[in-house]
Amino acid sequence: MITTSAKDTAGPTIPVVDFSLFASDPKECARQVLEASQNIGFFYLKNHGVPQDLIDRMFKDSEAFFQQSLQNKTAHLIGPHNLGYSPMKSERAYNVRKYSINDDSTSYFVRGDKTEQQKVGIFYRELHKLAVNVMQCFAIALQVPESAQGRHYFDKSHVWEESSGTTLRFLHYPQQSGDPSTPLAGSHTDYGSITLLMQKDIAGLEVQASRVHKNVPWVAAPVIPDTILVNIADHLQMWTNGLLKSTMHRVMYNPQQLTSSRYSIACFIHANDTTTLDPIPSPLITQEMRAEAVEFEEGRHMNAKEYLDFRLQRSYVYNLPVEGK
Ligand SMILES: O=C(O)CCC(=O)C(=O)O
Ligand SMILES: [Fe+2]
Repeated sequence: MITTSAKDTAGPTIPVVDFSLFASDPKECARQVLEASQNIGFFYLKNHGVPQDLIDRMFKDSEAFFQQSLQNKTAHLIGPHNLGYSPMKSERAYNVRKYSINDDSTSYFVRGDKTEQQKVGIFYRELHKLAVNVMQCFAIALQVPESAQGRHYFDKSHVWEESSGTTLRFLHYPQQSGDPSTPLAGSHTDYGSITLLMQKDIAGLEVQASRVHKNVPWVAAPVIPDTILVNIADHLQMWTNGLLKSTMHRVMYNPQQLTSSRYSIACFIHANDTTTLDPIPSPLITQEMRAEAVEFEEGRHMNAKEYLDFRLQRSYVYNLPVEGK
């Protein structure tokens, strides 16, 4: 099979949206977000409001954690709650859940340092706040009627204090030699509403430009300093009956990894557990199942928790053997 490398092709690129527009001109901000979401399903946000020094600090904490011995890292091994350390073939990760922010597992991640643990909590809440604002952009763009809370439509299903599958994931791709045609993380969609992603120094993420035309090239998502990458995930595809696409993406080997590790941080935002995934009230969305939504038919009539459990069971993340470092 021929794998098209994003690096060799001049094709579409992932747009950058200036999120300071959200305060000054929310309608225009929503328009740009919707346009990016319908085309490619990924967009960068600049002026996103999450302090850069906090993001830098989280990357430092992540490096310190992953540089520890295997024995230390596996003290909180991932389980069915999708929390703790998970080693995979070319990728390691540490998951923090909202409810675990004051737990042993988080203080362990930052080596018992209470101040740093609080920083992880502050960072997590900042990301969550940003996500709620991005979801408001979607509600504006989708013209949710005032009778259904208008721009605040998604607020009630994204409440920090409520139980949800939301997960903050620190990712580490160790220094290694690899095959540029074999993904380090295979192509997949994310399971929640949206994902906020921060990359550092070494690129590798690629995005499928079109779900309809499978043979279009993959688009590289370069590291753009001071931005956060947003992608549409499965809930939004189901809520919009396929109008918005939960975009396939993967992580490819970057030759820089011969000498350096790659780090990224993903915040998977999920709706509260009891939220249904049926089409939302919007004049742009048909209530009947559309062809584009059929691939997610299995998620219909599930709530957010049932859907996450269903996807996690299929991915068997916590049944993998511990290998490597
Ligand atoms: O590491 C990355 O850049 C992306 C990771 C990712 O897509 C995921 O963990 O779902
Ligand atoms: Fe992903």
